[in-house]
Amino acid sequence: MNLSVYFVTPHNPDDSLVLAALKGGASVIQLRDKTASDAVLIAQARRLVAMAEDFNIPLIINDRVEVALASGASGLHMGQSDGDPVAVRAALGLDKILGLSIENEVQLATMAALPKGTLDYIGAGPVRATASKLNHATPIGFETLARIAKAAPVPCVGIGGVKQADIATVKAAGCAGLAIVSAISGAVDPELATRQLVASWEAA
Ligand SMILES: Cc1ncc(COP(=O)(O)OP(=O)(O)O)c(N)n1
Ligand SMILES: Cc1ncsc1CCOP(=O)(O)O
Ligand SMILES: [Mg+2]
Repeated sequence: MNLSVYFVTPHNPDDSLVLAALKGGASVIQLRDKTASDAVLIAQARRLVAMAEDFNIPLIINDRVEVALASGASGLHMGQSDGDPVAVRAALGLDKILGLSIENEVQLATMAALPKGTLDYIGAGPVRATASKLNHATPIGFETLARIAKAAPVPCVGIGGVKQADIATVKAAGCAGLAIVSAISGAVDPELATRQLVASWEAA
């Protein structure tokens, strides 16, 4: 699985924003919307799953297992307060992608003790403070990110305030990629911003 440039949507995203990220070369898309009803999110997820399939890219749902299952999404991203990873894996089935947020090294140790095959990747952060997530945990910085990425039994993406200029640092930290909201969604040209992130990742 290519986690290199992992686009996490802002809330209530236009389909056209996801299309721009796909055209720019994003390797994973996560539909993250805390506000939409399940019904609205399932309808949008179905459209985006079809769109992402045209690019052969996985579309992952944030938080809601039922939405992931009902939409035919490729998987789910869960956080520390989104349930028990073993139970979520059982609900999702073995063929889906499952990612877990890790906010510190204590959580990493707990995660590392899970049965093999429970998780496909972790998202570690926030690396920096960010306005894209309310009440986020204390930022971990790049040194802790590197310790987590190097110790994790599954691939790790860095998330939270990560930008183009951080790509070499994130790659040197041992991450398999970076997960981004605003550096893509807030760009004047999200497709170009994604393309530049992909090019920088490949060059780093
Ligand atoms: C790739 C990735 N990593 C971390 C997160 C954060 O998930 P969580 O801690 O559950 O917070 P919310 O996204 O639900 O606000 C993520 N979404 N994606
Ligand atoms: C969902 C999430 N989880 C930790 S930080 C974050 C938001 C990252 O957004 P941005 O890339 O705009 O800082
Ligand atoms: Mg969550």
